[in-house]
Amino acid sequence: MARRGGSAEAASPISCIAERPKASFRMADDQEQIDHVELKPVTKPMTYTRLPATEPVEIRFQDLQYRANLGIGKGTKEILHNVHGRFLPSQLVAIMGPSGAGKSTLLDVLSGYRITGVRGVVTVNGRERDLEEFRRVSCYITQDDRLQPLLTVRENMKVAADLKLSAKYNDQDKYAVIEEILSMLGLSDSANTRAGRLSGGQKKRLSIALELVNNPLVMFLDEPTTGLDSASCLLCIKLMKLLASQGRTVVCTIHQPSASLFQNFDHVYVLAEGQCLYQGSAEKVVPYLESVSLPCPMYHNPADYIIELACGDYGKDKITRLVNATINGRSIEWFNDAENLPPTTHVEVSHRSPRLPGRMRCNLSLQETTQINQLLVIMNRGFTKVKRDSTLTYMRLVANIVTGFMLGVLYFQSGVDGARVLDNYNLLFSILIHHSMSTMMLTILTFPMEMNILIKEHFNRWYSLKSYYIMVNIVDIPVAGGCCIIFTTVVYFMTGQPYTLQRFMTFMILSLLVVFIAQSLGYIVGAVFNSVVNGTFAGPILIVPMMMFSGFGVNFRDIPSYLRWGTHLSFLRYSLEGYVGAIYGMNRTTLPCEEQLYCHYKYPSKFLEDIAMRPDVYEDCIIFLMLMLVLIKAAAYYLLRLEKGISDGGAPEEVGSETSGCGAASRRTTELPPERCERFVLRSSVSLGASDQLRRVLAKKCFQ
Ligand SMILES: Nc1ncnc2c1ncn2[C@@H]1O[C@H](COP(=O)(O)OP(=O)(O)OP(=O)(O)O)[C@@H](O)[C@H]1O
Repeated sequence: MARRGGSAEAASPISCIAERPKASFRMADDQEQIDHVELKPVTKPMTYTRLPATEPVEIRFQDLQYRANLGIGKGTKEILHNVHGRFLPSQLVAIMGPSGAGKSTLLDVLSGYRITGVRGVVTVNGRERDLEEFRRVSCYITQDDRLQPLLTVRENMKVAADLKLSAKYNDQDKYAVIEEILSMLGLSDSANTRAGRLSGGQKKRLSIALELVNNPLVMFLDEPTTGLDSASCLLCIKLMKLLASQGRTVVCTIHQPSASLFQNFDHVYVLAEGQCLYQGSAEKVVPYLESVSLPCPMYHNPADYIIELACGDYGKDKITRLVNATINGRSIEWFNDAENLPPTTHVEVSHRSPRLPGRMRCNLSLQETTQINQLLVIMNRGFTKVKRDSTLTYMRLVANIVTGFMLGVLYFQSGVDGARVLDNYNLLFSILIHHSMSTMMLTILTFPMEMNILIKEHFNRWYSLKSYYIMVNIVDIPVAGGCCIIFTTVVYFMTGQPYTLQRFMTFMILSLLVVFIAQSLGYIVGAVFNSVVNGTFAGPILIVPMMMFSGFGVNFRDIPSYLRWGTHLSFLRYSLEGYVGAIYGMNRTTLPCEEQLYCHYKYPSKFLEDIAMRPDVYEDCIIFLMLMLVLIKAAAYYLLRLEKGISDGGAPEEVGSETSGCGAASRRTTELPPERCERFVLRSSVSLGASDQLRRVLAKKCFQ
């Protein structure tokens, strides 16, 4: 086949007949191209002064295997089959392959996003990857843009800066960083637009911008071009190329790039069925295919052709041939400047090699700022979201008021009528069901959406799980508590329950406890079940046994002895018994029965005897419910950690830890002397990409 024949000028650079000009893959030329790219969304040429830390990061992997667990009794499935590879610094690396080839899995494994089921060796600069250390210098940008839709671009960035930059950066410094990043990514004009209203391309750029705040050395991006138009795709790839050219290692997955996108990649790693078909420079794909007697057809995009081969369109034997040719990623023959690279087969897992930049190492915490700071920042964000999500807040308020009035009308004055004691008992149970179901279901429905953002932000070290969990519990208190108070007050007085402060307050405290217990159960269900559908099913299923053992319907006397243990575990039992005690206990003497000659429940003690409840246990019920609340909240926290594989990252002392500056040094277990502190601050500011002015400010602070 006559290929590679024509002149470089005449031939299209996107087809297999093209002799691509080498220069188009060279960094310097790319930098020029990128600096002058003027795609629509970018108002200024891309300039970026925040350079990453000096030490480049090379990632290698050997015999990498990933086995997914298919569930209890279903065994495992091998997804990555002993692949090898080597990603060099200052390069834009594309992991390509057909759908299901294992691209995202490889990216997840390399970034440390997936750790269970992984075998093989990943080395970073020749040393076995220390996951914690690696996470400090890398970031992971997920395929779906997990942004806070109700916050503006600048607000999103400010939250990132508050969480990812140490306390030595004041607000002015942070805004300087933010403005520079926004300007580089062409987001300045949208700085005051809410993230939810951005276009797909803008959302992607904002996702990248958020992670650029602390200037990572390694960036992993899962399908960054998915859902973008061709101009936005090109802009996104060129942006990644710029970031790589500044010394970062940028690794992304991409399904099937167009020819114009493909030529921007420095390094390509092609996967098929969890094996490596090709590893090397983008421009050497054509000669590689020729070398294995699978020449790329004329006028064909080589990226398309190699994906077709990977899909098995030309026969499964071709996949085997390609895997053998590249020795499942071991071969470095098709790298640019391959002669000058040490052989991949002799990767030394050496602890003597230089470690990653020291800026983060002496810090015990994975997060950049103190836990108090994390909590304040995300609580502030949480309250802003609640304020802006007015529809949900109003809906909750209105739903509680309307339901309260409806119950009030239905059971009007039932609390003061001896003839309607059973109606009133039904009402008390209805109130409990309202409090528990409405709160729990709302949590089950909204929590999974939050979970995705939590997993991304926590993985990228914005905050610890502890801070998040405390925040999430605090932020909902005003609305959940407010709704409960309004509902309870409306129902209590409309239905004529006794007008004494002690009874009312007992009733209110019990109601609030039920609401917060139900909310915590919602967190448990949300943490354990991955989907809203499963959670929506599991929530009511969890409540049913609580209802069965509440003493309503079947009273405690009639529950078989072998099932009585259940009554001790049901929070509805304690709340119902507490309610009954608050309404009919506390030495309530008689109930008026104006319209009846015979009044069966004239004496509340008779009613209490019939339903086998004691009048004087409401205080015990409150204590039991408080204990249950604490236990359920603790259980929800630990399940969240377990189920989502989230840990706070071996940080024995997170509170008070920072990464740079004298404040950080003084808080470390090993105190730094002033001269080392200054060096540390300067080095940190360099590694964080601070401007000269910023560096001077930080150094000055060191001597204060
Ligand atoms: N936890 C898991 N359990 C079972 N199978 C899994 C699991 N994770 C991944 N897989 C399977 O592994 C294969 C590779 O998945 P992966 O998401 O890495 O593919 P991909 O190349 O990124 O595909 P796409 O481009 O469609 O996102 C798929 O067949 C997928 O079904």
